[in-house]
This record gives sequence, C-alpha cells and structure tokens, in this order.
Amino acid sequence: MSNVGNSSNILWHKCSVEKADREQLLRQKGCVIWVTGLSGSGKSTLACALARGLHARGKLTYILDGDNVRHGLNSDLSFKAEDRAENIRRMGEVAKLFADAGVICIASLISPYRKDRELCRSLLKEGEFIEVFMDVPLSICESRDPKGLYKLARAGKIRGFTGIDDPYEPPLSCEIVLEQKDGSCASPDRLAGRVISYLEEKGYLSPA
Ligand SMILES: Nc1ncnc2c1ncn2[C@@H]1O[C@H](COP(=O)(O)OS(=O)(=O)O)[C@@H](OP(=O)(O)O)[C@H]1O
Ligand SMILES: Nc1ncnc2c1ncn2[C@@H]1O[C@H](COP(=O)(O)OP(=O)(O)O)[C@@H](O)[C@H]1O
Repeated sequence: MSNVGNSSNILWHKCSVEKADREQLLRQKGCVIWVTGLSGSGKSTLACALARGLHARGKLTYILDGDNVRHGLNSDLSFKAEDRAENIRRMGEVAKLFADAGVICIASLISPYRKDRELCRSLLKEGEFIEVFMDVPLSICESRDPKGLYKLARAGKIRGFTGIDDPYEPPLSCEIVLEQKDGSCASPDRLAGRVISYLEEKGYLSPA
C-alpha cells in the first residue's frame, strides 16, 4: 500500500516504452527550460524565439506560458501568494510530464518566489531543470508596460502586483542569466541563441 499526498492505495504503473525510448525517437533529450522574471522582462518573447529556433533545428518544444495556462488549467487561481504557489506547482508538474514525453518544455511564468521554483526543480533529475533568469530592471519593465498593468498597479487599481507591492525574489544561482541593461538590450533571437548554445553544450539536442 502506498500513500501519495491525500490519496492512498495508489501504485505507480510502469510501461516498457520509457523516456529514453521517446528521446531516441525524437533525437533530443526531454527537459524543462524555466523562464522567470518580472512582468515585461521578455519571458514570453524569449519563449517564442526559443521555440522558433529549436523548431527550425527539428526539435520538438512546447511552451507553457503563465498567462495562457491561467486561461484554462489554472483559471481558478488568483495572484495571492498561496495561489501563485499552486499555479507554479501545477506548471512544474505539467512541465515534468512534457519532459518525460521527451519534449523540450519551455515554462514561462513570473514564478516570483524562490522556494516555489526550487520545488519545481526538485521534481526533475539533476540537469533537466534549466532556470533562465530574465534580469531586467523594474524601470525597464515598467517603461515597456505592453499591457498597461504597471500603470494600473501604480494607480492602486491592481493590488499585489509583482515588483510594485508584491515581491520578486531573483535566483541566487541559476543556469542562465539573460541581462538586459539600459541601452544594451540584445534581440530576442540573440538571447534565444544563448539558451540554444547551452542546450547544445549539455547534449540536450542529441538523442539519449
Ligand atoms: N498581481 C499581478 N502580479 C503579476 N502579474 C499579474 C498580476 N495580475 C495580473 N498579472 C498578469 O498575469 C501574468 C503573470 O502570471 P504568472 O502565472 O506568470 O504569475 S505567477 O508566476 O503566478 O506569479 C503577467 O503576465 P506577464 O506580463 O507575461 O508576466 C501579468 O500580465
Ligand atoms: N529582447 C528584447 N528587447 C527589447 N524588447 C523586448 C525584448 N524582449 C521583449 N521585449 C518587449 O518587452 C515587452 C514585454 O515582453 P514580454 O515577452 O511580453 O514579457 P513578459 O512575458 O515577461 O511579460 C514586449 O513589448 C516585447 O516586445
């Protein structure tokens, strides 16, 4: 008998077709690229550029974007701390399933709290969780404000907005930092190129 979370009598069912077999088929290694950063830091843009770049090399990717998943699976969750934690936990679990399918899964969400990101990291094997920090100062994100949300937050019309009146905890150590400082903002394709080089170096773009 085994207990899993709140359930009991749940046993793992194993299949003879495993992750490595799917990876052979796809000629790549399943992993999670976890893109974290403030709203407006360029997470979704990077995710798209990365998916395009990898697709062009014949690699199978799937983007889990915070905004998009909040339209469906996570539509019951708000932005209070415990709901963000649940949002991130579910994203981590779904990303893990994609990685197990052999897919290069690009999860792009603010994920502001370190402990939630660490929990998602712990779901995967060593090396399979690649954290990418969009290191863009709040002032730049705020000046971009493509959805007008910072303006609403500053006006007190949105409460608990990340970076304004809700914290963002930058990674203390992560696999890739993409810095965008004033005046020197690399293009999304260039930034994606840095992630693709990392994947190549670590062998993720070759079969298991
Ligand atoms: N209070 C508050 N704080 C931060 N962001 C807010 C908030 N309310 C709405 N939004 C919009 O929701 C997008 C962030 O969703 P995420 O799922 O990525 O957030 S989180 O990881 O659960 O913190 C985020 O999208 P991005 O701009 O793409 O980051 C915002 O557009
Ligand atoms: N590398 C970049 N250089 C300049 N502008 C960028 C870059 N990446 C994204 N942007 C712009 O910044 C804004 C926010 O990008 P977005 O990808 O929506 O951020 P996020 O998903 O983190 O909220 C958009 O207007 C986008 O065009």
